[in-house]
Amino acid sequence: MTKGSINVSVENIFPLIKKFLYSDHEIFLRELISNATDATLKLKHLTNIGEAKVEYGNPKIEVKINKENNTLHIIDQGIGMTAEEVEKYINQVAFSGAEEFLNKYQDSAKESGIIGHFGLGFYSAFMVADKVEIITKSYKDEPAAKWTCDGSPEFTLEAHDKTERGTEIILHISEDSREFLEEFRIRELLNKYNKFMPIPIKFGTKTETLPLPEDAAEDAKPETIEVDNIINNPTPAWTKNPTELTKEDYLNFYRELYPTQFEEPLFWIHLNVDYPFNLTGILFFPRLGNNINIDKDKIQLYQNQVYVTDEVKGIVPDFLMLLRGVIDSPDIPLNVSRSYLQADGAVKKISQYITRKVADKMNSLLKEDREEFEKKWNDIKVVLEYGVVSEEKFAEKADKFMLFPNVDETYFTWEEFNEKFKEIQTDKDGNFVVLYATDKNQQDSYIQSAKEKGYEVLLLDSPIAPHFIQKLEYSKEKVTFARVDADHINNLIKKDEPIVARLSDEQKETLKKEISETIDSKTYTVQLEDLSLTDAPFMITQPEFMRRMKEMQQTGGGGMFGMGNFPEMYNLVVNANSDLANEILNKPEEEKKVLINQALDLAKLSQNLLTGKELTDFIKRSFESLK
Ligand SMILES: Nc1ncnc2c1ncn2[C@@H]1O[C@H](COP(=O)(O)OP(=O)(O)OP(=O)(O)O)[C@@H](O)[C@H]1O
Repeated sequence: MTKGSINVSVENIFPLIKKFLYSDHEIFLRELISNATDATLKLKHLTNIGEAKVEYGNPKIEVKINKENNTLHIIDQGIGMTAEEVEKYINQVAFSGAEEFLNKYQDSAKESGIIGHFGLGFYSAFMVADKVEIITKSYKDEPAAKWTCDGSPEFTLEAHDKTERGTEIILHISEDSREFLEEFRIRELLNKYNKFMPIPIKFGTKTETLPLPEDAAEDAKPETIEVDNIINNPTPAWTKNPTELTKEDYLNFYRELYPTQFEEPLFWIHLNVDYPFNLTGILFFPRLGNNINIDKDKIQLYQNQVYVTDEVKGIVPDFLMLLRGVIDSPDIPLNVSRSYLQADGAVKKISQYITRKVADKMNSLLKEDREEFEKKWNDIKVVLEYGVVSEEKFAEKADKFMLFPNVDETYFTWEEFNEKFKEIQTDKDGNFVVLYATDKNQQDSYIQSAKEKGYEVLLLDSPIAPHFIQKLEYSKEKVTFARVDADHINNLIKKDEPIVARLSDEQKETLKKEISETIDSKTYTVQLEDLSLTDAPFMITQPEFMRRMKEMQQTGGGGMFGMGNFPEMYNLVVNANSDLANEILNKPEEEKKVLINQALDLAKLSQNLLTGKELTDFIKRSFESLK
């Protein structure tokens, strides 16, 4: 038996590991299973290249609880260690055997999927155990060894009679970590971290019913057998070649990943790149609707099929955070701070690659099946608009596939829309004015006036539409956007047309003064216009600029500072050519007021602004007038 003291630096490292290294104690199991996986994959590699002359077989990893002894066992059938190797790899903490293996077999081992890097994984066992034993037998023809350590830097190393190849790690679970002796807790951890690891993991057994033979008697009972309960799927969809996968395979994988999601994803993107970084994965576009829950069922990050985290900020561009799925890359540094992560070259490239793939996918969806793409538009537009607003690279590509639906559900690309409406909707100063609505019921009367002129009205109703519009105006020359109710349509797209005025300037001045004095002039600014006889006499509009800035402020940033809290301000457009205007001028004082108030209420009604007591009074008054 050898007794000794683990490398001096350990004395300082141990308490660190216990308390600070991993705030999440539960990750010890992930670390030990990763080691067991590495050991198995190493053996596979060595048998493949002919260096290990042993049968690889169908190795698995077993996790076992022994409640009587308070122990948790992790058993593999991998490469194993000789006593000398235990000395070297286990006793010299922070000297990573994985690193050494990769260096030695640099070229051939790159593809083998080996996980360890940091040389501390094994010691995380001491976060939950008072004492740890390693019983290990190398694939080489050498005796087995047993290493024992009680958490102090002292260890013992002795011979052992284990005959099968592989390693068993025995954790004597400490008093305050007894939860890790509960079956449900271990199952939960295996499910979280190891669900897609590449080597089958056994946790207990389960009963399977055998099918009855064809000639079985009617009352025959089917036989049952006990089989290994394998908790993982060692070949998840993202590790396969996209050409091997059907639509059903992707949907099944989605359900496997998010068992509580019942709605099918809209479409998916299979990621697969090996230069200049390694990354595989599948991203799913969920049907978002209005139910945006960013914290549930997020994108999961894996490294060689080991779950790492679902905090992917910085790796996945912001606008894609609402997507679901998996990315698996060994090239993302994990033990670093978020700001460092964002500055990392490989991570930046990964983020750009994902952005590009999403843009390419949109392009091909539009080209290959426009009808389907249009059907899905409502569910994906928020993500894509956010992409245009936040990622310049995405915005550049997005011009080709962004769709602009009109209020009657006809979809245009930007190019198509230009071709059809640029000429008619260009005002006298050469600006192409794009008219849009955000609510086609509420803004119906304005939409109709625009349509009467032969103009098209788009429906841009997503919560970030104001930001999206702002961005488009900024990046396109001589294009402005105006919501249909931002002003009278004649003012929204000003043309060089002769104006006929029925009232003299003096009469207009009087009318304006009388109306302003009757109404709440803090909220409504009176604006007299010489419109056509068929136009409404009173109309409420809300200037585009103010409204948009306010909305941008309310939906997170942008806009102008402080505008979010501004009170609502409207214009009251009065058609000076209308009969009503004439009548107001000519009625006696008291009747004037009644007319003005009634007309204002009607205008408010058409903008959905008449509510509560005002609405009740209006209805009462209207009934009275019918008597
Ligand atoms: N089950 C095992 N079978 C064979 N060798 C093992 C086993 N567990 C650990 N080792 C050896 O001990 C070394 C140290 O393990 P440790 O988990 O501390 O570091 P690592 O796996 O190299 O890196 P990481 O910190 O990323 O896990 C491993 O590199 C490996 O050589």
